Amino acid sequence: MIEVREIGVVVDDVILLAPISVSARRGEALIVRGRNGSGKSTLLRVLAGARKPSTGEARIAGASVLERDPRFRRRVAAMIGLPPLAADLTVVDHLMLVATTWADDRRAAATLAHVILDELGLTGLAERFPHELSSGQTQLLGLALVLARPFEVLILDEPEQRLDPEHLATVIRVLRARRDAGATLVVATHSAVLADELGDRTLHLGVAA
Ligand SMILES: Nc1ncnc2c1ncn2[C@@H]1O[C@H](COP(=O)(O)OP(=O)(O)OP(=O)(O)O)[C@@H](O)[C@H]1O
Repeated sequence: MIEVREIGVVVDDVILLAPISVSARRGEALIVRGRNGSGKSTLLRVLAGARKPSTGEARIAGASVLERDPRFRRRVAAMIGLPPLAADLTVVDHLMLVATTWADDRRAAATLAHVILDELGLTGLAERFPHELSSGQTQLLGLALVLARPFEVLILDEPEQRLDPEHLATVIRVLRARRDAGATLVVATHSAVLADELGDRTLHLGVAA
């Protein structure tokens, strides 16, 4: 599903990502590990089509990750940092905004939104505004939003951020279900627990510069 061939990123002679090659199949979770500054987020941005590599090529389902066609963009979802949130929309409003954008009808979107809120333990917070959430709850909302849209490839940068062990276990369970349903996951993480419990294969990045 994912083919990365000698992808490297250099900006003004600074190496953000030394050239690497890796692949991941359908229904497989690729864990990306490495020290701070080793290029994990940079690699994920390239895979998400958010940064053009200086060298090499990355393809998803045979197409360049830079492809802009909506049918392709439907396949690739990414959470790299927290998404922007609207101050006057509640948690469930945010979920509905994303879900109705992609779903065939409003009823299907509402069902999906509530299933995801339930999976992540956010149902009790559905009517809260963003400023009424803790940092961990905001992280869960970010994850809920990326799960509320379709994807075949899900790219996550340190999804464990801000989460206590119980909520991390919940997130691992939810991600494992997506992987087992056939999604390809690419997850950068500093969490050994997440890497051990979710990963099928691991890419270790060395410090680029
Ligand atoms: N726009 C930029 N210009 C120059 N250097 C950059 C730029 N963005 C990132 N870097 C550098 O690129 C390297 C890789 O950064 P990246 O964010 O990909 O690392 P990371 O492995 O995700 O780190 P962390 O574990 O801290 O999140 C770092 O050394 C960083 O300082």
